[in-house]
Amino acid sequence: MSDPDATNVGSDHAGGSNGGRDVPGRTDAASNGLDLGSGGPNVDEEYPLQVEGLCKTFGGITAVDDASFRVERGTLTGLIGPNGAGKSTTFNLITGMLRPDAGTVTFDGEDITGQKPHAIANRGLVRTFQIARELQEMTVLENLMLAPKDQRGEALWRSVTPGFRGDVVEQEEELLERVWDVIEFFDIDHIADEYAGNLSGGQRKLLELARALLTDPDMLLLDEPFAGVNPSLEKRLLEHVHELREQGYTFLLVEHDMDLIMENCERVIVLHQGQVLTEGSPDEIQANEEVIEAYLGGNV
Ligand SMILES: Nc1ncnc2c1ncn2[C@@H]1O[C@H](COP(=O)(O)OP(=O)(O)OP(=O)(O)O)[C@@H](O)[C@H]1O
Repeated sequence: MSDPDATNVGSDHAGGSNGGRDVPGRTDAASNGLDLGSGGPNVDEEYPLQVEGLCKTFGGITAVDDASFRVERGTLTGLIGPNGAGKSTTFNLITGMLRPDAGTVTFDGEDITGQKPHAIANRGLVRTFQIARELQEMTVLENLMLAPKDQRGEALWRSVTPGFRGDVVEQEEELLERVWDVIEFFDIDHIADEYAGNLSGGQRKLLELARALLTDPDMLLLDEPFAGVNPSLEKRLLEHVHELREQGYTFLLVEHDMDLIMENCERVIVLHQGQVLTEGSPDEIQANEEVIEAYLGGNV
């Protein structure tokens, strides 16, 4: 099942989404021995992520209220809205951290509603995470070596893969090679041996993105990736995001900095009181009276 030649040479998975990229450390999910299925005949090549009628209440509070939207492949799409609009809850519903009360989340043609975060990450839909406390006591290199196992539940499938023990050294070597590709891509080789807990806010964000990338995603969900990042590192992070987008990755970004959203996103989806108020290009969004009103009424 393993096909080392599939790495970075136009191999597709889950409906033929991102094949052909020279992404750092990119390996095709199928080449890892994961049987992810073909994605089926209903894969929408243009819109990998589709959210339909999503609802979530917490006690008496309606956080997400019949939200429907889709994200175009290969775009950096912004998800914005005033405080309390439902952005984080929507992210949590998409990535399996929360179960919706109603509605569906479809990724690459597969209904992933209510699936576990690991299962969703295995499909290629991955969010960045803050570095957990125990990982802060490990170096950047160790963090990156652990990333795929951590986020994708890799230990489980490895343990049931025939011939696993014989392959383990080879797989670790392959992983180390991928990790160094990613380290070089992000230009963080000088901090490879630094403890994650000692990194600056911006360096930590780079590490979070690097960790997510090592899980072979097709689409990345970024929740305020620039918070607490100094302007020069923010610029670098953005350059990396754009470079990855050009290589075929799809991004959905929650970000409060409106200028950053308008300057960097191709598409913007506006949430208000748990519903999609509108979506469009940054120019369309900035000229939209309803959006301006929602923000003036909200506490931005
Ligand atoms: N676990 C929870 N328990 C109770 N209420 C919650 C919970 N999570 C979110 N909410 C409420 O749901 C609504 C939407 O919250 P959410 O955090 O999704 O909005 P947001 O757009 O991400 O806000 P912000 O921009 O301030 O982070 C808010 O009224 C919030 O108080």
